[in-house]
Amino acid sequence: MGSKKVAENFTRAGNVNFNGNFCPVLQDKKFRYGTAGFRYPNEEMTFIAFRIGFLASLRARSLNQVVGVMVTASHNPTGDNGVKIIEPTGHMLENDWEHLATELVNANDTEFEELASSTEKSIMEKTGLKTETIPDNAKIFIGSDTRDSSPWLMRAVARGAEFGRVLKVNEFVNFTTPQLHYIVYATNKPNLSFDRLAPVRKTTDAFFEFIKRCPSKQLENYKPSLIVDCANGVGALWVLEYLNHPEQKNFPMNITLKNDAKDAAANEYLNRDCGADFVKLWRTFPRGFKNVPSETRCAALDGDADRLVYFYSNNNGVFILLDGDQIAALYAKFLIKQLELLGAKDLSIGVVQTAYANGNSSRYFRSLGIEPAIVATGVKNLHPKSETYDIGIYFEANGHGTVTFSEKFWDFVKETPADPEPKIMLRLFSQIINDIVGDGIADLFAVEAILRYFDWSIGDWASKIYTDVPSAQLKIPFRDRSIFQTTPDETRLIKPEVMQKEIDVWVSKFHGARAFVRPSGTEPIVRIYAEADTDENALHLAYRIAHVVDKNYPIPFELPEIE
Ligand SMILES: CC(=O)N[C@H]1[C@@H](OP(=O)(O)O)O[C@H](CO)[C@@H](O)[C@@H]1O
Ligand SMILES: [Mg+2]
Repeated sequence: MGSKKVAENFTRAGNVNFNGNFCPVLQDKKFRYGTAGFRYPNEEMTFIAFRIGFLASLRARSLNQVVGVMVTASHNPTGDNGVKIIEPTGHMLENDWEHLATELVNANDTEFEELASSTEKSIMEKTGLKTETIPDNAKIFIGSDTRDSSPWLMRAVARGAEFGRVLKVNEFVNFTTPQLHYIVYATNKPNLSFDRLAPVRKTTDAFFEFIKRCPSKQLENYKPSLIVDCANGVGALWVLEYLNHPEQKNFPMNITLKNDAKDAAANEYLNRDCGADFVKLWRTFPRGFKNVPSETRCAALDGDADRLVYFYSNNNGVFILLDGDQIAALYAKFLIKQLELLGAKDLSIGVVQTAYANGNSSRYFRSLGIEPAIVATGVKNLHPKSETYDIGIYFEANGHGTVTFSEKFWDFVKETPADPEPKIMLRLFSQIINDIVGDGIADLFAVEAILRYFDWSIGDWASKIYTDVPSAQLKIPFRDRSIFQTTPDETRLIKPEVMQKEIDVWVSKFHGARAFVRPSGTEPIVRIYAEADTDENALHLAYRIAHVVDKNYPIPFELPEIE
């Protein structure tokens, strides 16, 4: 192995902490490449980052391409951090490699040396290359958002890559997760010129062209201004950059940022009582929104800006959330309309959701003649399913999603003389969004474009598509999540069997209800989701299920008593 190149203060296992002090690889803890890579308290992350850097270098060498590693813990509290590998296509890491990652990270200090060496040998053998080969295009792009633990972890990733013999490393500090995905994709694509601003330009060039062509010239309901909660994360550095465009003076968009700390306070307040996850979970305004007038369009990103939700309070003072399901529905309405106008019957259109999708959103898609596919939580599961359609719309209810397009679609929208207007609008829409991965900021511009196209206020959007069936979500701290096993769509527990039986009994006592328990892949918690006929009943049912968990595996805090 390339041990000589490893910086002195990193052992081969990568077990050094922030200050350069020795920090042993935790032997008594099992780590898992979860829903979105490894995500743990940042002081546990150094050796993981090192080993992931190593694995990413093997991936890059075996494919002779650029591979990305993003350092982020997204919507998690500031004390956490994480790493995930981005494939040369810009997509999530392949399943087999996730297993390799888990194996490498769980090896102890002595095992790691041996395992790293045998892994390198077998991977290179499979690709038909000599073990030491380092192909020219093998490179690692390391990205990070604004967490203050990130610079150190980026170094650990770089050292890991060096250990895996890849010395070509580019750093993208203060980038959003989706931007790094796009940059990795674009760099690997022959004939696609790219620079650090490529994701921004792609979105805004198409956005301004789209709004120039919108059918309603006299806007009655849509107002081109909104307030964006940046979760005190990396989005605060980027949103206004997207408006830095020559057409902004002709078609001004007025965006006010909130929770946009960029200094030390950013880390202290990152995702704290703000951001897309907070708004979705608590269905309430984030901090700093007290004096916002009713009917004002507001949106929230999460810490690494890959999620987006909208919200407002209506004239009766009721808080209304427009989450990922509502964004998917808005996209579907627009896309179907363009296909209808074009009479393009042979392009398939599909929707992919998870068990957390609001029941009424799935019913809405059925009313459009689309049976939504339900897959397990995590973009890594939604994205590939979405790619089975010519136009695949996928969203997690929490606001993470995008639209994917097939080769047939790209052929269809290819520019030709005298293109009909709906074809141009389809083409522009496909350029506004980041079709490589869900992107909070690109989705924000896509939503704004469509609202303008229909000349809708946020109230129109909330009332003209569907309204949510009441739902509630709870997070329960849980140490050993491995005792839970769910069905592939995650709506039922296979283990512990007895718990599913008790859940069924409670669900049957509520009207129009459903509920499930699922272990989180990103936090040491289990999640409870419930739907029922009223908000109160949904919450009541969720707490009932929490009591079921507590009865079987006592929860370390008091649950509210329920009648
Ligand atoms: C219910 C929920 O919102 N789960 C989130 C959350 O995963 P969990 O495995 O549920 O912790 O974080 C993932 C990564 O951001 C995201 O993809 C997913 O949707
Ligand atoms: Mg995120």
